Amino acid sequence: MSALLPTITGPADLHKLSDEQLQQLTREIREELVRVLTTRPAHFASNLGVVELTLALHMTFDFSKDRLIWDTGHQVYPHKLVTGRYDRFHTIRTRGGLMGFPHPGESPYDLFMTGHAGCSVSTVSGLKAADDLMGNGDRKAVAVIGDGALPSGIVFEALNNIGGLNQDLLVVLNDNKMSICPRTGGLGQYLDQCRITGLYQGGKRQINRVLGNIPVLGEMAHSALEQVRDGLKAFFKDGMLFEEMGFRYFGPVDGHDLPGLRKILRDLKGQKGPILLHVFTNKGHGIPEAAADPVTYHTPPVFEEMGPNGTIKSFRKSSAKAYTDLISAGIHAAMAADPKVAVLTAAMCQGNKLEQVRTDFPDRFFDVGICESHAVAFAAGMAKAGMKPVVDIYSTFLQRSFDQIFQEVCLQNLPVVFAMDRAGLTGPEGPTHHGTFDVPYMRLFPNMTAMAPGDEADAVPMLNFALGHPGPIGMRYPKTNIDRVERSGEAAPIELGKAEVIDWGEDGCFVAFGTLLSTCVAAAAKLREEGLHVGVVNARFVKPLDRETILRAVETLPVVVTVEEGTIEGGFGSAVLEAANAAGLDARNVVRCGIPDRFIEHGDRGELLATLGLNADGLADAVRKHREALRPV
Ligand SMILES: Cc1ncc(C[n+]2csc(CCOP(=O)(O)OP(=O)(O)O)c2C)c(N)n1
Ligand SMILES: CC(=O)[C@@H](O)[C@H](O)COP(=O)(O)O
Ligand SMILES: [Mg+2]
Repeated sequence: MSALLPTITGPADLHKLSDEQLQQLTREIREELVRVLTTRPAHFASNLGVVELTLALHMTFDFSKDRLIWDTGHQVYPHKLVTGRYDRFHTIRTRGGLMGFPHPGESPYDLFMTGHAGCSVSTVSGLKAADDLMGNGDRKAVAVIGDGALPSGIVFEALNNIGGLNQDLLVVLNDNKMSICPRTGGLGQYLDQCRITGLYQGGKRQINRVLGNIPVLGEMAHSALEQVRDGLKAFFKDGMLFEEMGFRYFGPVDGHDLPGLRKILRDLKGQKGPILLHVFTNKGHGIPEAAADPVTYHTPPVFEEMGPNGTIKSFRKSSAKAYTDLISAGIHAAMAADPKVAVLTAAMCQGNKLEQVRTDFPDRFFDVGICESHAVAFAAGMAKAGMKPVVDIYSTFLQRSFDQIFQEVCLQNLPVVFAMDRAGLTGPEGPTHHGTFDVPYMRLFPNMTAMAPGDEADAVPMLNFALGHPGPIGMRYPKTNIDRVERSGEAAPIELGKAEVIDWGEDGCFVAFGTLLSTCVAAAAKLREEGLHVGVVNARFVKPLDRETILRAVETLPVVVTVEEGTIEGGFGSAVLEAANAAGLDARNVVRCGIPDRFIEHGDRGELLATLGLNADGLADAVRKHREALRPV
């Protein structure tokens, strides 16, 4: 059979295919997903699970005018493949190539650039409200949200609002019983109860059929039957939660039955009011290895070896240790030593490498789901009651908790530890996931202490320091393998607000906040070859800043280059400038190197750092350029 996928230039082409050809297309889409994974890591199991749903949606609606938002956006690969991006699909998640999430710059079928979970229902509701007001009420509006994203508080804010507005809008709940890890919490249990018995489904169908024949029924009989149906619904908890909020609940339906999906979507398309369609899918559907282990296959490593018929035999192995490994092992050791230490993750147990902690300390491990605001307020409660909670969280997702960091933690001055993983450029994920804004927002609030380890030697001692600290404290570390900077002796112990001088040079100084420390050492080595002795300071703290050491550098050295893997707007370099200004110093010798005030695209982390001048060559150049600018003409 000839390949169909290359012939799909847009959703309209799907209508040219027979049922049999559509089935072939589902297989080809899955093969294409496998092909990508033989070259680079990418989101996999979630995409395998929505192939049929994607086709059914695009064949029912016309999303060149109707509105479609995929929640989170990590499952849009099939959507990309059928909306005219097949020919560029092999570039996905590479610099300059397709993004791994929706991207309005790529296609009019992607309305929002997303990557954070939970906002689809709100944005679709907003789109619908505006379309209605602007005379475009014929546009349909659809949000597709997973069961992992569903518990986010904002989803319920949206459902509540929509129920009140009685908007004509469809929410498709893609229920695969999984977040990245198995989903947690009461809502998941509720969804399980919606897996109704065939008996009830049959009974409901019968009653609906009779109710559909209204003219032949007397009014009392009609109302009695309605009550029976609603009673059954309540007894089986058939979507009652959503019904109570003003939605009409349909399903559950099989999300891999393409003809069935098309039929129900066609039926629902013309209906009025808010509708929730509950769809069951299997995460990893179509690739047995992925379906059997959807956690590993959420974003698996590259497939090294393929078996017969496209089966997956092995992954590319890496023995390198990442900062995440160090910190999760440090958390494990701290929990073993002190029964007051607890850890919280917001649905990132796998990414934070907390599986061993979950196994060994189930009572003190809390996966709160994709509910970052709740996680921080919950940690505040624990700290108030005397525990030592560690909020283990990606920097980018902690943004969701800004107000809880302010009110519940800092305002109360509670000892909550923030282990901020993926701080800095996260690489192929791109702008939604780069952790580049935490330094400004962590140094903002009174009582907060903000740190970053310079290298491996700092990481666990810094975590232990945080656990002994009496107030709110955060440490940021990147998505990269560990490295260790050479020192003349042992690493200096971690002391509040104390930097570590690695080397003091008379021609200038790099002051690094975090893990570009080793890059600074490499840059200093390059300059040394040119006869310049530029020192390196491991700042460790941005708040409180080591004023004594850093201002001595500003006061006495010809150039001080601050280096950070975060935004320079209000970041570490800004803190140095503010301190210099407050001390009455002329700080024109301070050069700030960091991430400029724009969103950084996706790509390999090293490649991105190089383009931003945050590699050894770029940093050495920053020193050279400053010296050049000072040279008398
Ligand atoms: C605010 C936020 N927190 C955490 C994540 C990380 N994350 C991405 S996908 C995902 C699981 C989502 O589960 P679900 O919505 O059910 O989608 P599935 O992968 O099962 O299809 C998580 C936790 C995120 N993207 N956004
Ligand atoms: C979609 C999402 O938010 C996660 O799957 C994220 O992409 C994982 O990133 P890591 O691979 O760094 O854990
Ligand atoms: Mg799910």
